Amino acid sequence: MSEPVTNIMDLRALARRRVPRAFFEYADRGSYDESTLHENRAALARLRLRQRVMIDVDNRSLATEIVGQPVSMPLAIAPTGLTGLQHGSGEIHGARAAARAGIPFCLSTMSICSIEQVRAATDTPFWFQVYVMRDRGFTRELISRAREAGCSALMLTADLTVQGQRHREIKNGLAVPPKITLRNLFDIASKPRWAWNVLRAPSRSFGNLEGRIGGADSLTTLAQWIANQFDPTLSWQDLAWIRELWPGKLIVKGIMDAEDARLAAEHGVDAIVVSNHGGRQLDGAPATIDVLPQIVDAVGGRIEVLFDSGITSGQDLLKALALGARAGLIGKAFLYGLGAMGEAGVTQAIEIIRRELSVTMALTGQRDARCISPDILLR
Ligand SMILES: Cc1cc2nc3c(=O)[nH]c(=O)nc-3n(C[C@H](O)[C@H](O)[C@H](O)COP(=O)(O)O)c2cc1C
Ligand SMILES: CCCCC(=O)C(=O)O
Repeated sequence: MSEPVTNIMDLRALARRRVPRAFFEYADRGSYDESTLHENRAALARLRLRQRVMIDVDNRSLATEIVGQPVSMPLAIAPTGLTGLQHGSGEIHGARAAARAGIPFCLSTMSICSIEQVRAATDTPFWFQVYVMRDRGFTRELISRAREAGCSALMLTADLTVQGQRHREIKNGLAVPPKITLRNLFDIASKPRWAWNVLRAPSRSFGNLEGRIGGADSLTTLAQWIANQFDPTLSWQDLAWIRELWPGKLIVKGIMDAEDARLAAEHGVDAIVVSNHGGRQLDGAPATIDVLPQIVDAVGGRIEVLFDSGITSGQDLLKALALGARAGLIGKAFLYGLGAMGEAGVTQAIEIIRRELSVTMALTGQRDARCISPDILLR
């Protein structure tokens, strides 16, 4: 019998065995030399926690609010593309597991299950992440579909108007629409459980992009497709237009600089996500945890600061809270759970982080996740 799963890296090991290599590596790897991918985790690991004792920590509360929405803990599921290819119906499983756990799920523009399919399969509002396309009419359409589906926040991703090169993506021949090549045929044949779940799913291609991805005769690499479709002219001036289309909660994701954080606050967004896209975009960018304090300082409480890139444990999450984040998002940790065990794996990933956060709060003498200060870190 194999050992029980006790942490996120166990889920990663299982996912690696169960998901075809091209899709596992799409999730797992970073851009260029992957220096930022590694630094995200290394910088979190370097921070030391202050052990405190003789404090009553019997009743601990993890509950808080993110953009005004009550959550059971300061965590959300980050938007991820191709999620339905880590596990069939992956977006639906992710949304359901998050809802059950009392945390937000964010659906990506580049999801396999469409906004409408996820809406039909769930009863808790989810967030929608939008990529601004060159075709602004289509972008408007995406946002109005999210409104129609009752999405409770819109997340505008700012750090991928041009894709950072990912070597594994090219070497694995990842294409739009996703396809089976000779290279991954044997791999897929050896993963019948994965294939069965994908075949049963309501969608096997980018569900939100019907009519925009061409047929099998117009295959293109992911990077080429993005270059053709995503709008590299995106600027702060476009925010007023997006605000008009979306009067609800608006989050801008991909902020790594204090000046950009200030600009976001001035442009009337409700929150930002300090993120380097999980080390998938600008390689050479610092770890997100290293820029978090200056960004929190720059916005001075005007807007909420969320955090992602590198969280693989409750300890990581606690460190981000200590440095001023309202909550953290998980991309890879979520996908490892999904790839390992579908919906149950997502639940397990969330509960692993919840337990670690709760225990680490106790051991640092903390009772309330809303009141974690830099005091818990050793300087
Ligand atoms: C496989 C994968 C796909 C992603 N796709 C998107 C996406 O479609 N939109 C987006 O805004 N961010 C996307 N991201 C970035 C995540 O939202 C998040 O910023 C990142 O995963 C956080 O780092 P972590 O993976 O270390 O948790 C993706 C990340 C991964 C790993
Ligand atoms: C699938 C297109 C891009 C999704 C994304 O943001 C990522 O891969 O990081």
